[in-house]
Amino acid sequence: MSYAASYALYNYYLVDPSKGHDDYSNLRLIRAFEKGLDPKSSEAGFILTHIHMVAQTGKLIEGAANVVQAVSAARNEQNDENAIADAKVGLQSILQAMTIIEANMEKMWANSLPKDYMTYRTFIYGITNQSMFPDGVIYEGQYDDKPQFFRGESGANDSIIPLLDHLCQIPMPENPLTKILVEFRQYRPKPHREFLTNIREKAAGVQVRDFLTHSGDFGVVVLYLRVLDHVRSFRWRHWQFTREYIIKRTSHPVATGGSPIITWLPNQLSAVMQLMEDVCKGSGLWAVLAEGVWSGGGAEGSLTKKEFDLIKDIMDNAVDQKRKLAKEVAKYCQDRGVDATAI
Ligand code: HEM
Ligand SMILES: N[C@@H](CC(=O)c1ccccc1NC=O)C(=O)O
Repeated sequence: MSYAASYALYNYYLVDPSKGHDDYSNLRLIRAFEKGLDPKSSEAGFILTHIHMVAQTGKLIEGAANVVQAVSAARNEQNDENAIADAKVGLQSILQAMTIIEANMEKMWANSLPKDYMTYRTFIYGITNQSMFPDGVIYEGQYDDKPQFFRGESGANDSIIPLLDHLCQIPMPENPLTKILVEFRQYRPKPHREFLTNIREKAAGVQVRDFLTHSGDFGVVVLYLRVLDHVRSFRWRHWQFTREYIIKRTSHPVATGGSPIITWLPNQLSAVMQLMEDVCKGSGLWAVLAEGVWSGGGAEGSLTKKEFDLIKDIMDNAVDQKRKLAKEVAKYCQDRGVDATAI
């Protein structure tokens, strides 16, 4: 079963098409396992919250494409003086979109109760890495009757966060956990795959991260860090979901998509927080923050007092959260006898 084509993204209709997707109460589910056709049920709420978020991705896509275009123009020396301004406009679009997407995400708690999750979750497990399917599953008459090991239904097939991972060039650690992230790519619909590949290759080709963090303009570094902070807060909220909806309610060690429940999500979350620290240090912002007071311009000219205060809060929080996360995961690993990077 696929996240996009069957259970989540194409599994809804609008009560009044003229009202669009902004109003959550205008969304209804088509297919469900449990009581999902009741729009107030937790299963409907679980899926419709995803829809309500993904419906707001227009500006995210526009912003990502604009950032890539601005940096490409700068690298080709066609449009150098406008490149920073254009990249800033793109980053602002991303920030606007992510603010709405995360606000909609936060409504998950009310739309879908944690206590109900295990009932319909039963039906969305995959075959990869699952103790109940040690030998895979044979689909009679298909695949030469050889056992298959498909991954299960998972938000890991969604494209919001991978798009930002690619655009921002967030480096993931080289370990078996990161391999799972790459494997999930093949479960997306072709247009999603092609778009993500395009952004990933172009961002790497023109070195978006290097441009945004070493242009000499602190304003653009601040915007880049604010985008990273959205990736962090998305993954952090998401980790809270995983704790409350899953970890507290089952000791089964593997998520529906086949990833280890305690260690996989923190692998990516801590990579984002690590990059935030590295960028802040590498760009020279860290040293400005370390002085403790905004000195009012100087070499870092474009940094305003407002930006200084904002980035200080963002970085204090990221550093603190990274430490807390590492402690929390170490404790879970100890309690459950899990090896931190094994799959
Ligand atoms: C109660 C709500 C949610 C729970 C309990 C939850 C749980 C999980 C779990 C356990 C995984 C691990 C992957 C696997 O092996 O299956 C995962 C991955 C993921 N989920 Fe969710 N999820 C929730 C909501 C969402 C929403 C609303 C989105 C956004 C559209 C989302 C996007 C993702 C992404 C992007 C990943 C990949 C993780 C990464 O790149 O770090 N999830 N989710
Ligand atoms: N991996 C999650 C389920 C999950 O991710 C998911 C399943 C169906 C539709 C959307 C999902 N999104 C959340 O990441 C789990 O293990 O419960």
